[in-house]
Amino acid sequence: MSQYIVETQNLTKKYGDHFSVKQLNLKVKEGEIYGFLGPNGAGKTTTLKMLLGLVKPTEGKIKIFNKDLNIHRTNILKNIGSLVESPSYYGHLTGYENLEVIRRLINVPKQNIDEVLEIVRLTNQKDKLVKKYSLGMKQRLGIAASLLAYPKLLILDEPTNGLDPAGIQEIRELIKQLPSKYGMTVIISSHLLSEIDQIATQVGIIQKGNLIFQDKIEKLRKSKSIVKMRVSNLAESYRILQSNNIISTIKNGCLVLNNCDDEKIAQANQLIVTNHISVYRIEEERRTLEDIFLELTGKGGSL
Ligand SMILES: Nc1ncnc2c1ncn2[C@@H]1O[C@H](COP(=O)(O)OP(=O)(O)OP(=O)(O)O)[C@@H](O)[C@H]1O
Repeated sequence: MSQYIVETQNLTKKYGDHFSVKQLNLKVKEGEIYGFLGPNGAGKTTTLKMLLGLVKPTEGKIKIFNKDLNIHRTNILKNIGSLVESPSYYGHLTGYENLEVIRRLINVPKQNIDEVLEIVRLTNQKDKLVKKYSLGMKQRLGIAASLLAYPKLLILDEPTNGLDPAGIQEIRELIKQLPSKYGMTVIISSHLLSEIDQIATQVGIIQKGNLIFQDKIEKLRKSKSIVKMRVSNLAESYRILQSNNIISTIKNGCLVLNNCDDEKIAQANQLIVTNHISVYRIEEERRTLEDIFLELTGKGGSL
């Protein structure tokens, strides 16, 4: 049995001659908050819709809860909650009444409505007409609806779109608690890394339909680090590293090492010191994850 709750194999969607999603191998473990990142038009919504059986893949396989979506569709979808694109509501009904409409359709206990309203902090506004809700309240109502059946897997497509920083923070906080409190696995898409870097345990980055990174967010941070070393003999240090297969460049009187892990830096330091060259300073250039993400997706780079 696979350890993944969602696993795709070469998942592909083509519209005409255009590949919206190309050979995607997504791997999402149980209990993770999986941040699915990519710029606008990268293929996030298309991918999520394929996971929900709303768009038919051109090619590839989808396994959810270790079952083939093609074969066990109804059973699988029963255990997935989702918020994909702007949800539509009955504006002339209250928040509570809107949830009641959905509750009857999916046949879950009435008390779930009060519980999910509490989770998304809408209890005090449950009797207000939805047409009087703010965008943030509507988004929270959408999340409440997706939680109604306490699904094992929750799929949220850009749930913070159009929200102000306070609204984004609120949604972030509410999503963060779902795995530990309710045992859910969450896939959340965004075009802004900063929105999910504090909550995602795992990230997948998609660009032009290709998955260009999939791992722990820490790995992303480390894989793109830049370390500068100030030494007493620059040219000789450079030569020593070069002959030991450690690639560096010389910039502004420093040796610059790209994408090195801790071990490599320690090795470089040791090599230089044992050759009687002084290492005055080793510093890591602080780049935000957003910088790294933009560099990857903006310039078409690949890890
Ligand atoms: N029904 C469709 N017919 C033709 N092309 C489509 C269709 N749906 C999506 N596409 C194309 O597929 C590509 C990926 O779109 P998708 O909506 O999946 O991207 P996204 O990453 O979700 O972007 P956004 O954040 O803007 O929604 C785009 O080039 C889009 O124009």
